[in-house]
Amino acid sequence: MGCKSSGQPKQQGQPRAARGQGENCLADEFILETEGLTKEFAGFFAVRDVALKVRRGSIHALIGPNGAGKTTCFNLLTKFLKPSAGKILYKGQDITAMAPADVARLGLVRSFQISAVFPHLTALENVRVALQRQHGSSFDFWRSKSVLNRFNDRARELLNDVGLNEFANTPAVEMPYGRKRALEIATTLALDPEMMLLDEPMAGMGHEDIDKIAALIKRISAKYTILMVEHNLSVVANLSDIITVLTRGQVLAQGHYSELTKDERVKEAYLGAGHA
Ligand SMILES: Nc1ncnc2c1ncn2[C@@H]1O[C@H](COP(=O)(O)OP(=O)(O)OP(=O)(O)O)[C@@H](O)[C@H]1O
Repeated sequence: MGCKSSGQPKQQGQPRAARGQGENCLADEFILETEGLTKEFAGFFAVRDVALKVRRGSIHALIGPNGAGKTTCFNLLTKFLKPSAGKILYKGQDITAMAPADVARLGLVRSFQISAVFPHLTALENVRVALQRQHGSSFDFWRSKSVLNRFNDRARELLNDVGLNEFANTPAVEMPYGRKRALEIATTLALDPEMMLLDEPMAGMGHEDIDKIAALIKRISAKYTILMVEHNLSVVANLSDIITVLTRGQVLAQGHYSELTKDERVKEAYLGAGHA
């Protein structure tokens, strides 16, 4: 710990492997860490003493039976909740007391909820608005169409990255559910993250959409570190490099899916909670 990030400006689209080369410290290996992370609600510990280490460049999943503390932990990491105790370090920097917007500016970005996508704007317009916000432009885009057009090329690139070319001119409200989630990811990528936090990216999807979004997450993981909370264990098995299992607010086990399926404590936690 205590290892500072390189201090170099982040370059958009630069592959992670090229960042921080030559530096050999913990913050380079682990982009996000928590120490003793704890959230207490009136005497009940929803998250207790969690030490998480997310390796730069990995897809890291947070799983656990119902009530294990996944959402609470996610909300602590995204700064939607304040921890009762413990620290959150991003690239070696203590971000525990920082506001969500400041954390996002450092490159740690939570995927938007679908409701944050403007339903009557097209896919292209939605990504343009996200780019505009990222670049600090004012929000009166209806008066500065020519300014916004500058973002068109980048917006098209991002739509291409998430496989939404053909939906560029489709209003979000008319897009199929799975494609809306892809749009949500594109608007998140517009914020130029280094690390993305995804809250149940497959929630409410059918098989076909799950396959598409899984392929998309795999593709974007070439450039970004990803931490996701996900209930669908076959998705977690196929996508994750490493998995942390929470039960009763604490880390029960951590490892690759193949290791965890052999872990009696993990089996018992899931069976005990009716997740056979
Ligand atoms: N605001 C709150 N006040 C009191 N208790 C809470 C609060 N938020 C969560 N809890 C409790 O903390 C525990 C963990 O909840 P959390 O939602 O983080 O679990 P989870 O693993 O995300 O569960 P699920 O898979 O069911 O979404 C649960 O027992 C829940 O009832």
